[in-house]
This record gives sequence, structure tokens and C-alpha cells, in this order.
Amino acid sequence: MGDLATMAQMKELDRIAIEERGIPSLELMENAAQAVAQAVVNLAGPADGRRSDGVIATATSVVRMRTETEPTAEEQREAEAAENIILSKNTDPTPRIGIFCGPGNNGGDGVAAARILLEAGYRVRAFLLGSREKMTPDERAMEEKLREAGGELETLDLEDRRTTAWLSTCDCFVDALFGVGLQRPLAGEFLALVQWLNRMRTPVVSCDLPSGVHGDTGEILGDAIQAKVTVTFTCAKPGLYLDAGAGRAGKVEVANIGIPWELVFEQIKQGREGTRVLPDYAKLHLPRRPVDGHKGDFGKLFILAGSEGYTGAPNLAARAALRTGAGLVFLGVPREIYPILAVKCDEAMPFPLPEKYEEILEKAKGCDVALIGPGLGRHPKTEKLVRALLEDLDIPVVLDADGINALCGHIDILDKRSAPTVLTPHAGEFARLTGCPLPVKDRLSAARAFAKEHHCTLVLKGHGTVTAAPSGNCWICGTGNPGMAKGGSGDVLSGMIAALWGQKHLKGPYTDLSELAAWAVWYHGKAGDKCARKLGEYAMLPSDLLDAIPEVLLENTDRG
Ligand SMILES: NC(=O)C1=CN([C@@H]2O[C@H](COP(=O)(O)OP(=O)(O)OC[C@H]3O[C@@H](n4cnc5c(N)ncnc54)[C@H](O)[C@@H]3O)[C@@H](O)[C@H]2O)[C@@H](O)CC1
Ligand SMILES: [K+]
Repeated sequence: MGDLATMAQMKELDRIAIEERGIPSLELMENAAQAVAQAVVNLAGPADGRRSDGVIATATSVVRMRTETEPTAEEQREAEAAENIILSKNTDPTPRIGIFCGPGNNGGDGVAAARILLEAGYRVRAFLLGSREKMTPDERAMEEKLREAGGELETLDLEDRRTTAWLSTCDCFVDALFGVGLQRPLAGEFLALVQWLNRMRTPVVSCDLPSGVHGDTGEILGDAIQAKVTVTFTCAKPGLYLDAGAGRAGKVEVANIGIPWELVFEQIKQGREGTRVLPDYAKLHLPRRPVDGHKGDFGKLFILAGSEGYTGAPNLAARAALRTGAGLVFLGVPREIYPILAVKCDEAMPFPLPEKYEEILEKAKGCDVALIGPGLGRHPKTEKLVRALLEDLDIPVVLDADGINALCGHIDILDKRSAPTVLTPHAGEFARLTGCPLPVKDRLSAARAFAKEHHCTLVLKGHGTVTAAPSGNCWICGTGNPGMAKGGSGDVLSGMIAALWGQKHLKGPYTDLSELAAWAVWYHGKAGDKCARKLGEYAMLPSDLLDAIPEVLLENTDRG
């Protein structure tokens, strides 16, 4: 489930399928178009137009809005013609589909979908953008077939009122401007069309990618289509789940277009540096806890957290760890705030940090996992302590927030560690640590490169949090929402990761600690989604996540 392909991988896969395996490219395009046409039918309703109510009023206002000054006689005639086009929807409710095709094979998918929908009885108009000379042979072949079916590939003129009137009555648009061949930011007529379409708010089905979204990074080049559904071919692309691209893709449907699965396996799934998405509907089952397990088996956690003014973070991290199954949680906090934590904690065991470093080290060494950082502050003495622990501790470490900041300028300490380490930065912390500019443009590649270079697990937070393993494998999280963008959510996540890393029975079948961290990210996002449904994105709090963890884990634990 969920293997993703980059734009380059996709092009290579298509090439091998066509050139080496002899699969006709037109057959692939036809299959792609079938899947797109089906998505249109799902949105626009059946060809007899039973679901067209409500379009007329919106459409009329679009034409009227455009009459700003006193019209000339010619303009008056045009306006009337446009109005008639709109009113004709009353007598002919057959769904109208506007299809916008670019000059490449993505455009070819659109042309083929136009023919399929026309033959199915829909009112279809297909428009070409860009020069006809640039059209690929396959797109030309599809244009020929469209013509044979009684259709036409028109040149789009958004100044023509009759065209815009007709488009304003459409039940659905198909975006077939650019797919994996997008090379530069949208400009000129492409940009103008994309912005016009987005203003219309008519549901859009995008072919392969919303045009303007970079398939590898989710970056928006110039502007991008806001799709309702993206029908992506063979494998989904990372950009559909990352950053702004994820916001433009709408619902992602992956269509098999006839490339043999063993070829996909060879080229994509078997790849050494794979990328997988963990979608919302994924089931990431934890095994049952062993019946004879005792609290020591479920992980002794050492948490170093908190400072004056940050008394919530240690408690959130500790409680999240316990909610995620940790056996024992020792919570070391600065002496000044210890009394506060002593009152807050029931299950976790807070203690004031001893003056002597050796005593702190000894306490930490007796544990299975250390979580360092939530609310720790950036006092030089504290940062020195963090670095010393990273050097001296040979147990797995989860490094979060100010724990990460303490590594700035001292990345060699990370390189020297032999025990597993996971860092959980948001983009700001990552930029500070690596010196890369903000915003981090390609989070997937950046996370992968860092994890490989420093031989650690990197959880780079954001919309579609990326977890990268030292092997180069990556997971993109498909859960979570903007309601979680509040101070404290990260503390909960770090506690959850530490808890999973500490439980011995999870290390049998799930030895890959990086994958366990990716699971923790997914559970955390899922808890957030439950809170958003119940409390709303505005009001939900990081502490509410703690109450949602039980339901998430119940749904994702083997009960047999
Ligand atoms: N035979 C195949 O390889 C198949 C390809 N398919 C479709 O074809 C797509 C890939 O086709 P292509 O490689 O032709 O690429 P695209 O159709 O995505 O785009 C390439 C064309 O767009 C132009 N272009 C790129 N960026 C531009 C910009 N910003 N402004 C203006 N022009 C720009 C390029 O010069 C080129 O003419 C896939 O995404 C998929 O939709 C499917 O039909 C399945 C089979
Ligand atoms: K597209």
C-alpha cells in the first residue's frame, strides 16, 4: 500500500512499459482516460442530467457580473446569446463538461476522456492550450479519434462570452494541462486559465496531478488547479501529499492503467530508497501486549524536559508516552519547576535534576529510551547538558525542540552516536540546524538526505510529515490537520515516539525503529483528526490529543 513514484521514476516506468515491454502507449492513455471519465461521472451524475439543479443561478450571476459599463449593441447581442446558453440548461439538463488540455500527453488523457464522455452522452467541450505544433503524437491520435466521434479540440478564448457562459454552466471540469512533465512555473494563458478555473468553483477532476503542482515536492509553481479529485496513474506522486500540493489535490484516486504490477514492483516498490504514504485509511496494527509482560518490558523512559515558563511540555510528553503504552516514565525537570510537575503528575515520576552530571547520566543509563528536549529552553548550561548526554548515552534517544537546537553547530555529536536517534524538527528547527533557507522547499529530499548523511531517523514536521530512515526509506503521513498547529502538539508526538521505541515486544516484527516513528506520527495525526471532528480545528488543544490516543490505539491493535 502507498508506494509513491517521483516524476522521473514515472517517466522511466512509462518508457520501459512502452519501449521495452511493447505496451502500446495509446492503450495506457485510453485506460487513464477511462479512469478520469469515471471520476467525472461520479461527480457530475448520470448523462441524463438528473443532478444539474442549482447550477443555473450561479451561472447567470457570472455573466451578469461581467456587464460593468453601458453595453454597445454588439455587446448586448453577445450578452443575450450568452444568457440563452445559460438558460438552455433548463431545457437540456445533460451535464456539461469542460476539458482543458495541455500540449503533452497529460493533454492527451484529457482529449481521450472528452471522447469517452461524449460517447456516453455528456455535453462535452474540449479546449487546447498552447501551440498545436507542440502536441505529442499520442495527443494528435486522440484528437483524431475525438473528431471521428463528432467532437472537436477547440482553441480556448476566455474573451469569448459564449464560451465563458457555456463554461459557467458546467457541472465538472477536467484539468489535463500538465502532469509529470511540468517543467517551470505556470505563466501566460496557462496561469490565467488556472486562476479563472479556481475562481469558478466548479468541481475539477485533475489528470495525474493538479496542474501547477510539482509532483515530487508539492510545491506550487506559479499557481495550481484546486482539484476536487485527482486521478493519478499507476502510482501516486509525493507532491499529492506534501505541503501546498496536498491542499490542491482533493481526493486522490490511484488508477491502474495497464502497466504490469511486476514491472511496478521492480522499478518502484523494490527500490532501495522507497517512499510510502500512510493514508488516513491505513491500518497500522500494533500486536497485542504479551500476557506475561511487566512494566519493565514496556519501556523505562528517561525524559529531560521543561524550564521556567515551560511547565506544560514535560507533562504533555510524559502523559503521551504513558498513553501510548510506556511502562515507566522518569521525568527529569529543573529544580525550580519540580514542585509544579510533582503536583501535575500521577503516573509519571518527576524528579528535580541533580546538580552532578554523573547522577543525571546514571539515571538515564538505567532506562531504555531517552526523550530530550520538550520545553527545555536554550540556556547554555542546558545545551551543554544535552550535548554531553548525547555523547555519553548509548540508548536510543528522541531529540525534540530545544534538544535539537542544542545540536546547532555541533552536528558531529550526532554523527558519532552509534545508538539510534530520532530528531523531530519543524521546518524552523530544521533550517536552524542545517542552515538551509526557509521555507524548506523539498521536505522529502531534505529529510532523506539528512537521515542518510547523519545516520539517524528524521521526522520533518509539516503538512504531510515526512519520516526518513538512515536507509533512505521515507514515509509521508496522511493524517493530521491545521488544528494541531498549536504549541504542545510536538511534545505529545515526541512522547508517543519514545513510548513505541521503548516497548520490547514491538521490536520483534517491527525492528525498523524509523518505521515505528512513522507509525507514531500517523497515530498522532489520527488522534488530531478525531479531535478536529469532535471539537473543531479552532478549539482543539494538544492536551485533547491525549484523550484521543486511546481510541486510535484501540482501533489499531490486534484483538484476536
Ligand atoms: N505514454 C505515457 O508516457 C503516458 C503518459 N500519460 C500522461 O502523460 C503525462 C506526461 O506526459 P508528458 O511527458 O508529455 O508531460 P506533460 O503532458 O505533463 O507536459 C509536457 C508538456 O508541457 C510543456 N510544459 C511543461 N511545463 C510547462 C509550463 N509551465 N508552461 C507551458 N508549457 C509547459 C512541455 O514543454 C511539454 O510540451 C502524465 O502525467 C500522464 O498524465 C498517460 O497518458 C499514461 C501514459
Ligand atoms: K493535470
